[in-house]
Amino acid sequence: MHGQSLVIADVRLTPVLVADPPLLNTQGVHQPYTPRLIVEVVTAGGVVGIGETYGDSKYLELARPLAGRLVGREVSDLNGLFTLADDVSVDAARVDASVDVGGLRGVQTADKLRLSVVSGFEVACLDALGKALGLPVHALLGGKVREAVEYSAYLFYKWDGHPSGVASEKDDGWGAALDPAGIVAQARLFTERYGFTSFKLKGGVFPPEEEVAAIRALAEAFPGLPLRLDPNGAWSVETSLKVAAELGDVLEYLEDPALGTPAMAQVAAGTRVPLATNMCVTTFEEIPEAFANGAVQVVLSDHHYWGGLRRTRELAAVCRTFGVSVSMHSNTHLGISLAAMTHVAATVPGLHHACDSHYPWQAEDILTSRLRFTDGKVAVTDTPGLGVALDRDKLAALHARWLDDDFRALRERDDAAAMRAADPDWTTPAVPRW
Ligand SMILES: O=C([O-])C(=O)C[C@H](O)[C@@H](O)C(=O)[O-]
Ligand SMILES: [Mg+2]
Repeated sequence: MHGQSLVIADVRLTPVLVADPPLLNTQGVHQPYTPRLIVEVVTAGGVVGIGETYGDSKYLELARPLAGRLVGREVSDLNGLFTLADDVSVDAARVDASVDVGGLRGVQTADKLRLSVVSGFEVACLDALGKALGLPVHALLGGKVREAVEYSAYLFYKWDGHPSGVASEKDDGWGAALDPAGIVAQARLFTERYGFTSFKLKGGVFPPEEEVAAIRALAEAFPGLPLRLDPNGAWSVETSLKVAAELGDVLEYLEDPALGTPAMAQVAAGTRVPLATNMCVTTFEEIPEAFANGAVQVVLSDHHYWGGLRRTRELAAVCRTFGVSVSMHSNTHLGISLAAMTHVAATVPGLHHACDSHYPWQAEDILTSRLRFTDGKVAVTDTPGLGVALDRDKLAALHARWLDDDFRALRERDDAAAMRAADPDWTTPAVPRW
């Protein structure tokens, strides 16, 4: 395909609603459907690159003008994407109103929103560029340093069905998981189905002693395997330290036990259990304070809000400089994002902790074939671009759902609103909750 035009001739944005199980977190419960945005960048030479990012309307509103301005530029002009995005204005009021709603993505700023949108375009451009040049995305990022990327099982407390009664997907045998035995059973399914050898439990749902018991049960059921607990900042410093003391012998790390850098620094000062975060260090601007105060030992990138794959590598370099580990967390996502995570993770030296992925929870995808976990790992493909292909019928079906008026309320992810179907008085809990 050498010599063909890499000028962008068209950009297609397709918002979709993806089936999601009733997974519990400290803010509420996942809705039956979650919004995602699929980006397609089409070159004048006819190559199509695909990307994926968050799909709530505040992202869409930024993506639309940016898409228009991409036409006529080269897919290889990845740095230019950021300059272009800076010119697209963000309605500050909408950003303020969205702080911490549903996404548990740390403090949302206009910049972070913008970067999340840019990431979808960056991945689509890299995919197109790779396809045009006959190179996998990892090669465009400097080349893989491993043949497979390890992921951890992402365990959730979970209801049998959505409280609204909407049956968004067949349960696939997961069932409910509301106590230590349920969590161990879920973990066993993860190991049988995907071969995972490390586990992350989403906490902040039940009183800490119940979650401590669940981790203990996991430690007994899977002796020696790495375990993490992530209450998304729901605990006080005191509670965090108590949990750290109780579970210190079995935890790989505690993830965001308390909310914000000052609280995390206090926890870190009182325990030898490493602390990880995808909430207090979510932008480059947040790094100096956190690192200077020893608040975190592992930064979990979300390539969406860090601004894409190349910025994730920049984050890894900064972390390396300061002796802080880097890994990846996830949010509800489809196979395009898993492929993107895998390509970038394949290029990062010294990745000492398995990344986590929601992908096993997504029974639906828009790819012609799903990515597979073997022995808990995704193999790094050498197929040009991301190495995945869109299934247009599936994409159309998930987009039709997004267009359907009956699902309009679900276009914004709002875990607290979903929880009100079970508890009409539910509001996002004040922090610390325990
Ligand atoms: O590591 C994390 O904090 C997450 O994965 C954030 C997500 O929003 C998670 O809490 C969820 O999907 O409920
Ligand atoms: Mg987390």
